[in-house]
Amino acid sequence: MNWDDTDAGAEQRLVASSADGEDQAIEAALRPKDLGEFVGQERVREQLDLVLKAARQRGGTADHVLLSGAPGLGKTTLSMIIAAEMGAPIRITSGPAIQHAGDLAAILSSLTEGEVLFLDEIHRMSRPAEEMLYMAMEDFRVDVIVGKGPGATAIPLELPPFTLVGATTRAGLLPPPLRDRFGFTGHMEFYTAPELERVIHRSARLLDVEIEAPGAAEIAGRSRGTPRIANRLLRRVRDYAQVKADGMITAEIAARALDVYDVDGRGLDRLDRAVLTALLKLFGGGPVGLSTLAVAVGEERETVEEVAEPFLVREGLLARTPRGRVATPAAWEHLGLTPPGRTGAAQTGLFES
Ligand SMILES: Nc1ncnc2c1ncn2[C@@H]1O[C@H](COP(=O)(O)OP(=O)(O)OP(=O)(O)O)[C@@H](O)[C@H]1O
Repeated sequence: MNWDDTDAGAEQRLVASSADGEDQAIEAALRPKDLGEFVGQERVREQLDLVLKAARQRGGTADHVLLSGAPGLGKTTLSMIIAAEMGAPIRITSGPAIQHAGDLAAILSSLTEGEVLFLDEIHRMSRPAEEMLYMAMEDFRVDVIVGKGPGATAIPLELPPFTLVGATTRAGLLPPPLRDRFGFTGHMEFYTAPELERVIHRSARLLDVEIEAPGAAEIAGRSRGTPRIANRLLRRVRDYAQVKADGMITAEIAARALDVYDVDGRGLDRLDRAVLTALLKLFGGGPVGLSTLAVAVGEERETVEEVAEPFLVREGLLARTPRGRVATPAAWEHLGLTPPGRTGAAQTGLFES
């Protein structure tokens, strides 16, 4: 099984926060087109609204914007909204796609006045490109180096004013000189259940799917605070409702469908539950070292650490301590088990399902 949470792999997890091919195709249709349609993120929205209105009143381009937050929270969507609100075209690229400073120079020199350049995963850009970006952001100018060695010369190239929208999963990963060149930094939070319900109702309308409010609530509760996951779960539940019922998504249909897909009531999937189950049943709740835990679930260390743990930690089910991984009381409760030391007989079998 490929648990890959980061690549657009063929066998992606249903609860992966990154996008696969099917997502990308459908996401375009589901993206909110303006700030009014964009659900949640009140603070970022309000601040951004001011930045854009002020820029429009001045008749200039908007300041550079940095958006930080986990995958699938709407950074790309927001960058498109920025361009739309400014009535400007948008160019989309990503840090890993820019290997050399020349790649960036080619993009920058072809921008038109006011254009929005969306640079996803900006923390993964190469160092020389990053340094070129400093000058481009500040002075709208780049030095293109022609030739090599002692004969190399820098030819200054003027750029039209543009707005850079950088996206990163962690603003802390950016070097301070780059971070400081953004006029506005917005941190995207995970969405609350009522916000996700609004996202789901909106997407259901666009996909022409009938859904009852409790059905949307059921899907929202399993979406790990992430609109991309909510939209993906909605599509799988729609399939189930269509094949096994009359197409209407009720709470019961949503719960049955997501049980079939192994996404539990709190959004944990099979891998997440395997890690927790091993931690509780084999190691009495810990502390246990990461490598030992990984062997116990038959996975790579990195898979457990990077794919399963972040969500378990965020949900308050697992803690990373200097002595190893420890389960919290909520983990025992979620799996319906009793912690050692309490009277309870639920911890007998190792692999009770
Ligand atoms: N606030 C929102 N309201 C409604 N839908 C949203 C919102 N945020 C995201 N979505 C939906 O979630 C999907 C993923 O959003 P988007 O691609 O913008 O995320 P992202 O943060 O850029 O992810 P990544 O970092 O992986 O590129 C899109 O289909 C979009 O329609």
